[in-house]
Amino acid sequence: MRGGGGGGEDTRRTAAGQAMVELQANGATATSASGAMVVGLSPLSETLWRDSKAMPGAGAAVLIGEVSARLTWKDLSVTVALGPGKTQTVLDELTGFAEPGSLTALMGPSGSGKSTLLDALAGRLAANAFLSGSVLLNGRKAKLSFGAAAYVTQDDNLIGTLTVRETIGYSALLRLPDKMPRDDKRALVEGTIVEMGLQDCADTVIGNWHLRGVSGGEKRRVSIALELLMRPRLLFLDEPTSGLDSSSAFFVTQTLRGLARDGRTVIASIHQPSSEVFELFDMLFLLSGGKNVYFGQAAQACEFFAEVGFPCPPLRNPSDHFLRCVNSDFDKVKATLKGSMKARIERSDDPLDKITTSEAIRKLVSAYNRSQYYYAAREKVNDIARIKGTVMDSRGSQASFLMQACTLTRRSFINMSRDFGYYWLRLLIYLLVTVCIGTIYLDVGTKYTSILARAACAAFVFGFVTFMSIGGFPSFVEEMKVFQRERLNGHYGVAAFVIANTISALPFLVLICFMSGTVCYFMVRLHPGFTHYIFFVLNLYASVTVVESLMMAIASVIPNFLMGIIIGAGIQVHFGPIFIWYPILLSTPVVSSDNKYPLLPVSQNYGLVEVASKWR
Ligand SMILES: Nc1ncnc2c1ncn2[C@@H]1O[C@H](COP(=O)(O)OP(=O)(O)OP(=O)(O)O)[C@@H](O)[C@H]1O
Repeated sequence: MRGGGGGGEDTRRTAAGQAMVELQANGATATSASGAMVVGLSPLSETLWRDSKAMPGAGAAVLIGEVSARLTWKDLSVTVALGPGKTQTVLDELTGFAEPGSLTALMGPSGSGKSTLLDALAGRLAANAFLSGSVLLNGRKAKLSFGAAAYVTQDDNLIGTLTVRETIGYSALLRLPDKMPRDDKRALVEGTIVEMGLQDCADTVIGNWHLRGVSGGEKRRVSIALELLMRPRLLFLDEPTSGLDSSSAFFVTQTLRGLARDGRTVIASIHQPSSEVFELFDMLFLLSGGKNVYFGQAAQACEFFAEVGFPCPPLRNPSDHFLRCVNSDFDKVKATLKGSMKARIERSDDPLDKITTSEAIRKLVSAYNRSQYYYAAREKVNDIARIKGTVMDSRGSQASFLMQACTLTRRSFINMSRDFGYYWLRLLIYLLVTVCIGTIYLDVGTKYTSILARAACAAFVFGFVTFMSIGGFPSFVEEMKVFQRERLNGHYGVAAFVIANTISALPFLVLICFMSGTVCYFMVRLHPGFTHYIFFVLNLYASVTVVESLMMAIASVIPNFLMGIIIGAGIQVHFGPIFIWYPILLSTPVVSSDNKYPLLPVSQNYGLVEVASKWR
């Protein structure tokens, strides 16, 4: 029996009873308190199920009723502001629902509004987009932002140097309550790895530019696993199969179907599924130009298209056929055809070749708005909306601020130490540069004539070392992408990230400044004395920290390698004279050790400016 979501089901049941029946409808493996069977549960979910059953007074039906998520949207429209007085209607009066136990696929050609619909349902619309109509979760106005529902974005923004197990483990520490025992957290992580079929690659790194890591399909599953950790009942996925080969796409979709069968509500936008993948969908929401072409059981879509006069030809993938019918770009393709190709189309029996795709879309939209599928969907939406279910409050991070900051510091430190391009490469280059500068100004001396040489040496050292901080920008950008994804999903806030990043970078910056500063200091033989040496190195450290912070700030505003580096370099050129060169000029130790120039006391750190003015 097909899970959840069917249009003609009995809708007059209590919330608990309904949930019970739905899970039974999905086939059963675990036995409920009332003796009913619940199907398709993963080993971990079975354990959770049994644990929950063991809770005093928590009957199975009550439990399922409590955690289910029923999402409905009615007459939902989204309009975006494109400029002064210019707007575009991206979604036009859409109505639909998603129920526990069902996998709903949002399909449509590129630009049809799939991502916008997903964002509207998940409460993540852009600032220039305006929503009208209603979105209800368990019969109440939905407040889905920050963690009540999980949202898996199209891009896998993961830390490439961590293994799959570490990635999921750190995510667990960042979000699970502090008081939860470590063993339980570990069990949850291992359970999630098993649930997502990641056991074989659990100890493989995700991969980055210099580390060969897991495959694209495995990366997708890691992204999904991260959102599954908190056991969300509602899961949104934006094109989870894009860029995957057919077998990986099938495996990912099968995993999603398994999650749905576990009593979750899963909604995914999918671009061009294979026929095997299409068969895994329970419900299909087909869009074209922001309009609803079909919403109902995926298995009945062929019937609807045949009724309207566009039957799916034998041996053709149904999803290819639907997308061929609703993609108006085919009109442009037809217009460019010439010669034999054009003649072949004119001779064809395919009803789609007799009319333009725009006409076909108009026909399909108007047929759908008069169809039984449309009325059944509206009736179902009204029925679901009448049942006021559980309020699903935010299930963002439950870890304390301290735990988040400590975990982020550890994670960031491990990433920095494993990523050769983050600091190690820079350390090598810094050493090379300071050795070069050291050989140019080797034992520069303390005569009056060496004042300018010392100034030039300081300028080189500080200039190169600070400017080279730009080299870490690509790694900052990668880390920033992970931060943005995690922040948007409610894992932690800005303060924890900034503190963690500052602390984890500190040892590397100190190491870089001490090593390159020491090489330069002793080769050039700057003013002797431990305090002068420390002063020189700390000065270098302060300058590098300022530029590192600047590059971090730029990465947060402009997350693009080229633009960020150009802007960072541009700012440094103007910013340098004020914040870097001036302090250097005021603090570079320049002395005359033979005390030849009485205005230069040996014991003090005179700055060049002061020295020059006094000497004059
Ligand atoms: N915030 C916005 N500002 C301006 N235009 C927008 C905005 N959001 C969506 N649009 C426009 O709405 C249309 C639908 O976009 P959307 O990303 O939802 O399509 P899609 O079906 O997901 O496409 P794809 O499959 O290519 O990702 C596009 O023409 C897009 O340019």
